Amino acid sequence: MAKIDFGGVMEEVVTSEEFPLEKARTILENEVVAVIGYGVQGPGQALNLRDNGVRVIVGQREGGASWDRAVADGFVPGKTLFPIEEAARKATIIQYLLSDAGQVAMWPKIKACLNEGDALYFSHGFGVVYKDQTGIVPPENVDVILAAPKGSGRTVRTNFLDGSGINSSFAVFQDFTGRARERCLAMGIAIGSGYLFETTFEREVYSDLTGERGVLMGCLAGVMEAQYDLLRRHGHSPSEAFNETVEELTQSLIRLVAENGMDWMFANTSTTAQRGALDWAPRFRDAVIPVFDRLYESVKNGDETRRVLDVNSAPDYREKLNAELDAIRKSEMWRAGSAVRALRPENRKQ
Ligand SMILES: NC(=O)c1ccc[n+]([C@@H]2O[C@H](COP(=O)([O-])OP(=O)(O)OC[C@H]3O[C@@H](n4cnc5c(N)ncnc54)[C@H](O)[C@@H]3O)[C@@H](O)[C@H]2O)c1
Ligand SMILES: CC(C)(O)[C@@H](O)C(=O)O
Ligand SMILES: [Mg+2]
Ligand SMILES: [Mg+2]
Repeated sequence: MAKIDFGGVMEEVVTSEEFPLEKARTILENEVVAVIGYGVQGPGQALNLRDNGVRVIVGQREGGASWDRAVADGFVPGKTLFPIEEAARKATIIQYLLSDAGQVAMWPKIKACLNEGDALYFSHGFGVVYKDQTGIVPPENVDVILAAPKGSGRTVRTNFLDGSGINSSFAVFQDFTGRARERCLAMGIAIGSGYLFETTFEREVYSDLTGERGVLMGCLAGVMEAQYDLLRRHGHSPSEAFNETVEELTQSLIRLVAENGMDWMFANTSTTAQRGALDWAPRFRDAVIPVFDRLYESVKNGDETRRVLDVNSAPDYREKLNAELDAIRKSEMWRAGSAVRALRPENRKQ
């Protein structure tokens, strides 16, 4: 493993150079990988595995949109696409990529399909770590491994297609065969990871649930809305409020952060902007620390899991979710966003 200095802390990572695809292919050559669930991660990981030469089949509920999408992506019913349990029985590596609530509902059936020496693969620590709520306790005679892409399943695929790669964490929870670690790393590389950093199931789920509720999604959505509303209350137009809150971030400044870090972005703005941002950053940080403390506690004590399972297991969960997303899409802010996006020169040309 390559030793990398992450800001003064040495960590070991596995890169695709050091663990080449050929090595992954050799480790996986006698395996049949079943991707169970063809939602967001399922397609990204399944298509990358297939393109990387791994024997991959898909298990999905018959007849729905996800089944049709797998067919459209070239998986053939009866050959490489099966109902969930049939796929799980055929596989030696079961990639459990149903929604987290779906994993709980299907667990008794999946458990019954596991053969001694199989590997049960997750992209999240959720099911195993919160076992008191999920009931997911793998039998002792299988490997239990994790490769968790740090990004959307869509990006798992688009990064692969553009020749880059997604970063993923990896973890071994249970090593029955003595091969769990090599199977885990081989899968991590074969799904298209650029590098893998080691974690545990517990640390993965705590950090992942915190990140998506925090800066990556929840906090981002919240602070954007707060600033947009503030500007609107003070008489700024929707286009001005949206540009100053979202468009400039996604089209300019966050790209600089991605390229070269926060100091680089600051260095490429005016000294006026730098002064204000340097002064205000600690105020925002201090204001949100108590919220972040509550969030982490809620993750750790299982409250977030309880909420996810309660809401996402309800029969009308899809309708309710769509209504919530629809309300965002129809809000003035995001309708303004749609108009702003349409005005981007590359979109105007179409
Ligand atoms: N979405 C992401 O980009 C992402 C990123 C990293 C990790 N993960 C993890 O990967 C796993 C899969 O997440 P996802 O977002 O791809 O899932 P998803 O919400 O897209 O659902 C995947 C599939 O599960 C099926 N499903 C749901 N409930 C079911 C049930 N009760 N019975 C049978 N099938 C059911 C649906 O048909 C759907 O096609 C989760 O553990 C998630 O936390 C997701
Ligand atoms: C893509 C995310 C937010 O990183 C993932 O954790 C998820 O749950 O979808
Ligand atoms: Mg997540
Ligand atoms: Mg995540």
